[in-house]
Amino acid sequence: MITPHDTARLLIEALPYIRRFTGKTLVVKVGGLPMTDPDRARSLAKDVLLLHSVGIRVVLVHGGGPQIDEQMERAGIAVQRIDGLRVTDADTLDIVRMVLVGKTNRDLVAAINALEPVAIGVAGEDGRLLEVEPVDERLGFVGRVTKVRGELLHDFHDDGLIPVVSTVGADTSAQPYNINADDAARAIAIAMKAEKIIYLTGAPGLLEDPSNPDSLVHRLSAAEARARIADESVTGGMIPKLLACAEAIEGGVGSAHMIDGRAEHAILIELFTDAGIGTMVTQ
Ligand SMILES: Nc1ncnc2c1ncn2[C@@H]1O[C@H](COP(=O)(O)OP(=O)(O)O)[C@@H](O)[C@H]1O
Ligand SMILES: CC(=O)N[C@@H](CCC(=O)OP(=O)(O)O)C(=O)O
Repeated sequence: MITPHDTARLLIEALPYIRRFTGKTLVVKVGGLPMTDPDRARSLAKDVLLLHSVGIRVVLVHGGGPQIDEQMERAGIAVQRIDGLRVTDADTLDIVRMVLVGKTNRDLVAAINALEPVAIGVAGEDGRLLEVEPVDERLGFVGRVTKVRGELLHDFHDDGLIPVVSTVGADTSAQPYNINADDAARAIAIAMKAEKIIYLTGAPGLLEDPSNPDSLVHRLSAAEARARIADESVTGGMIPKLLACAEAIEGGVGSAHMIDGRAEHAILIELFTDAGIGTMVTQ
C-alpha cells in the first residue's frame, strides 16, 4: 500500500534526476519484440508521457522486426538476414512499409494519444527526414542513414509534440529503403545532439552469456562494445544494437543504454535511479 508520504518522498528523490534531464533530448528506441504485447505499449506510453510532462524532449523510434517476419510468413516470402539485417527485395519492402509505417507506428501513436494527444507519427521518408544510401547490394533495399533533418524533430518538440518515428528512409530520388531501427535511432540521436539514447529490447541488456539472463554486463566503453562484436560474443540482432551504441557514443551522445522493454517502467528506473536496470555504454 503506497501512502501519500511515500508518493511525496518518491517525488523528492526523483527531482535531481528530473532537473538533470529537463530540456534535454532523449531518443528512445523500442524494439518490435516488446511491442507485441499491447499492455507493454500502454505502459510505455505512460512512461514517455511522464518524461514529456517534465520537459524532456523525447523522440520515440520504433522497430517491428517480429511483426514484419509474421507478415512475410503469411505472404509466403522466406525471411533472410545477414548480420542481423533483413534482406529486402521489392515485395519485402512493401511489407516493411505496411507493417512499420501503417501498423506499428499507428499503434504507438494511438497508445500515447489515448492518454494525451501529443504524439505525431512520422516516417523517415516524410520530408526526407532520414536520407539513405544502399548498404550492400546483397541486402537489396536496405539503407544506411547519410543525413537526418533533425530540425524537423526539434520543431515538433518546440510545438509540444512527441515525434514517433518509423524507420523507412528514402534516397534522393525518393526510393524508399528499409533501415535497421537501432541504426536509425543512433543517427537521429547524433544529429539531435541527444543527451542519451535508450534501447528497449527483448533481453535484459547485453549478456555475457546470451542463454543466462543473470549474466548482465552493467557497463562498458564504446571500445569494449566494438571488441565484443569483433570477437563474435554477440549474435543476431544484438550486433547492430551494440554497434549503434558504440557509434552513438563516438558521435557525441552522452550515454547509450540497453534495457529490458518487457520490464514495467524500465525507462523510468534507468533514468531516475542510480542503479539503473540494464547495460550502459559510455565513452
Ligand atoms: N550477448 C547477448 N546479449 C543479449 N542478447 C543477445 C546477445 N547475443 C544475441 N542476443 C539476441 O539479440 C536479441 C536483441 O536483438 P533484437 O531482437 O534485434 O532486438 P529488439 O528486441 O530491439 O528488436 C536478444 O533478444 C537476444 O536474443
Ligand atoms: C534492415 C532491417 O533489418 N530492418 C529492420 C527494421 C525493423 C527493426 O529494426 O525492428 P526491430 O527493432 O524490432 O529489430 C527489419 O526489417 O526487421
